Amino acid sequence: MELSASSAFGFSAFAVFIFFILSKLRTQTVPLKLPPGPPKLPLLGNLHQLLGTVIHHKLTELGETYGPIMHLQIGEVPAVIVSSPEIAKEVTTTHDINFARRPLQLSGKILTYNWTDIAFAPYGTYWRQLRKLCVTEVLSAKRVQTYRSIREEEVGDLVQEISAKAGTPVNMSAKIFSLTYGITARAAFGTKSKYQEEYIAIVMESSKAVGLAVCNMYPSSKLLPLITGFKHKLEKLHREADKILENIIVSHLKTKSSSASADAKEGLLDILLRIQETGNLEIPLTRDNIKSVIADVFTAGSETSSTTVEWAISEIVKNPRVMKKAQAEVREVYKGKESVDEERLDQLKYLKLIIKETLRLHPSLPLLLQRENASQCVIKGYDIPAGTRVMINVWAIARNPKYWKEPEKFVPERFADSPLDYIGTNFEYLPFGAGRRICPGIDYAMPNMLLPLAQLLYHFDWELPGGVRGEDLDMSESFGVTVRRKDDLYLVFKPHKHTNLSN
Ligand code: HEM
Repeated sequence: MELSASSAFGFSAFAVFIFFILSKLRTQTVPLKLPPGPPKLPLLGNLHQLLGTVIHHKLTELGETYGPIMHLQIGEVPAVIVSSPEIAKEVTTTHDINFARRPLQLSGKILTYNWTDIAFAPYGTYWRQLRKLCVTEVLSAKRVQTYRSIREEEVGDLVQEISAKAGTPVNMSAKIFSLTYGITARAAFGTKSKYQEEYIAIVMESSKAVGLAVCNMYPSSKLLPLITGFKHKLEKLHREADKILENIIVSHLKTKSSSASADAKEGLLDILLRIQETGNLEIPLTRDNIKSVIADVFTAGSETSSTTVEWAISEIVKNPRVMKKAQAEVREVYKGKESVDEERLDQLKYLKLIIKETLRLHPSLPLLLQRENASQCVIKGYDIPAGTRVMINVWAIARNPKYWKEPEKFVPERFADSPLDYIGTNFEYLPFGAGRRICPGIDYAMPNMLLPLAQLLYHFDWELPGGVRGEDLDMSESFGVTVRRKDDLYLVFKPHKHTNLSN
């Protein structure tokens, strides 16, 4: 017996040893089958092919050679670029949980209080709690309704301002960005804050600073962010933003306790402070958590919506047929009204098609937000090692003639009588993403985009300055956090004959 016990032990140890050796051999001898991709240079990988380009264009071009699932090495970072609806579906549905992580980049660490916002928080309990809170409390359709008067006032002010400049060129890009950020600031802080302009300027500068930052592509290097000044710059911007948010919160708490503001509207900040105090949360919300959510609403929310309106205006000017049809609709729906309010916004069917078509041709996040897989998996027969960054090129998919008729043309009618929607179930059209990390701000974004367009179409006839024809408008893109027009859009507005904007 004794002998057989010790031999059983010896046999088990031998078996474990053999298993260990075999598994070692297996990992060494069976190479991973990575997706195809362009040749890589030492140290740079494929980074040199992306620098100085409009990245989603370059990735589309490379995808035409290497296919709809393509492997790149961007600096130190292994990346997979997806550019077909079938594979986008695999990533965001079949393998959704595995790809629900975001890469933990230095820029996110500094700007989002150690990745404690919604957009960059690691997938897990904290993110789930925050996301649920946002969907049910902060960005719900019902809550968005409560900001109606803010939107109507701010857009009304813009119309007045433009009518005072009738006949002279107006920088519409600047106006739209300042309008959207202004609405968000009032929705966030309840009332106008004396710090808000300063805060908006910092958010915009931070967005510009990030883009495809080279430092994010060499995560192991502690030196690179220091010698390039990247870390210093982001830390400075973060310190300034944090100071402003802290001041806003402190003065907010002070005025809230005074009776003078008892009837003030509940803004995003109030909601978050209330939940912090009374919400039954699994993980308590800290002051920094609240600040990072507010920052998200500004960056993830305002930048994207403004960009979309800027492109919608550009496409409308470029396509006089679309402009006439949209003007006819809004002028009919609001016939006899002094101005456009949100009461009948839902009846503007054609304008909604314009927004859909704009989001197809100009998704503000053409590669969505990067995801990363927690564990190795196989997609379309290719191995995707854990920790690969996945970018879904929704820009390329939405311009592919395989899925769209005359894809380069701006034809809002293509969405009429079509079940195609942007809610993450039609994988040839994903301007808001899909799966667990789909954008939670769709309901918040829509009236912010529809109302200014409707007002401007109702009150004015639009032209390009200097007699330039719409069809000659340059539509070049620039790539930052979002894809904006390369050059600001200037327009001349002529008040429409029914308009009375004297008061
Ligand atoms: C036209 C307007 C907008 C567009 C095109 C847009 C697009 C997107 C996209 C593509 C994503 C990434 C989805 C993915 O990874 O699959 C995203 C995420 C996000 N968006 Fe939006 N967005 C818009 C407006 C807004 C607004 C108004 C808000 C808030 C007020 C917002 C808040 C967020 C947040 C918090 C995330 C991160 C979600 C997560 O990681 O769980 N977005 N958005």
